[in-house]
Amino acid sequence: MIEKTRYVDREIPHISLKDFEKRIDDITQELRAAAENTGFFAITDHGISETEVNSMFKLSEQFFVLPEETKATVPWTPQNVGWESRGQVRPATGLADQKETYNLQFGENMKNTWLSDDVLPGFKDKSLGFMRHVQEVSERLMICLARGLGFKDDYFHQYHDIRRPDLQSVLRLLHYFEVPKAADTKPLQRCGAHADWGFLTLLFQKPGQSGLEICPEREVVTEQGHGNEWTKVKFEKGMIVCNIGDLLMSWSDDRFKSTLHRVKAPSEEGDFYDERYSIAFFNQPVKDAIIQGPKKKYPAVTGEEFTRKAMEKYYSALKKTLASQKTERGTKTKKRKAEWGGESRRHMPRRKCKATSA
Ligand SMILES: O=C(O)CCC(=O)C(=O)O
Ligand SMILES: [Fe+2]
Repeated sequence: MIEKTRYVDREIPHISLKDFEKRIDDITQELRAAAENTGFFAITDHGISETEVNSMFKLSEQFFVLPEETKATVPWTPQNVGWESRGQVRPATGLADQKETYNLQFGENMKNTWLSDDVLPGFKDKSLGFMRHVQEVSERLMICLARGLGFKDDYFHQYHDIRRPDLQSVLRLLHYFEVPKAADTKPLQRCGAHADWGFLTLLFQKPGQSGLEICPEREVVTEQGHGNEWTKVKFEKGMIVCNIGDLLMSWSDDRFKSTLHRVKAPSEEGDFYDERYSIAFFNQPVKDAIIQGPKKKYPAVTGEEFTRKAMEKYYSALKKTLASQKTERGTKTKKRKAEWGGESRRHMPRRKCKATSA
């Protein structure tokens, strides 16, 4: 028997960015309260049109529908760019998420990882256009979050500067596989419970494709804290769901909460079993950013160190999985050199994408 999820109602505030300059004080207050409580909030009137979001989703679908061999020409690398499929094992579950993702960045890490224009014409330009727009919205939120902590307006922005080639922010396209409705088997995890490790995440979802749930019980960033009472994030057209990441939690001396969340393995009445798409923009700092809160609760770390530690914690399993896929099933797809801990990568993983495989 599968245990029933325990649900509780929690408020996930909706914050309008309308007339941003005029209303900045009110918006700052609302954002600060949301960051200090659930750590999750939805923004509206942000200036990214529905048409723009829909065309990015369309592009994402066009990518994921490509043959595995083609997607494997832009494989995931430890710079946190590229495509992977069922490779991410969450420490909370020990199981691979039932999804595939393609991570994109603005700068130098993407050198070998942009999909060729021959495959999907305009993919790079269209993605970058969307990313720049999400960056602009993020920058407005950064001003409010800086004010909320008593920093000067450009304090966070200076460390998330799009002009810097080492900016580590990521736009992640996500495609969750369809989950079969099997009565008594434990359903496979879509995206296991985790907290985001970056600064601030902006998440685009599709109406009707539910599954995102939160469990806000973390007091300090050094502890995982895993309660078992969940709250569904109800998505409405036009909103962007935002959440604080671990980086901002430590940068605020634990004042702003980085909340545990998951995309539930569908198993109960009303759950969404079909394939699911989402797009997440993870704001991550430049490498030489100095991260320390106003009260200096935690030792200062650089953006580079912070990312390295997070990659070790959250992605060591992915590295191992991809390395073993490479040895076991490596096929000679397209010769291309990419950094993989110093190795040249010629053999790309080739995996079957059946939704039911464990
Ligand atoms: O797909 C979603 O709705 C959430 C994804 C997520 O939490 C993540 O990629 O960190
Ligand atoms: Fe997340």
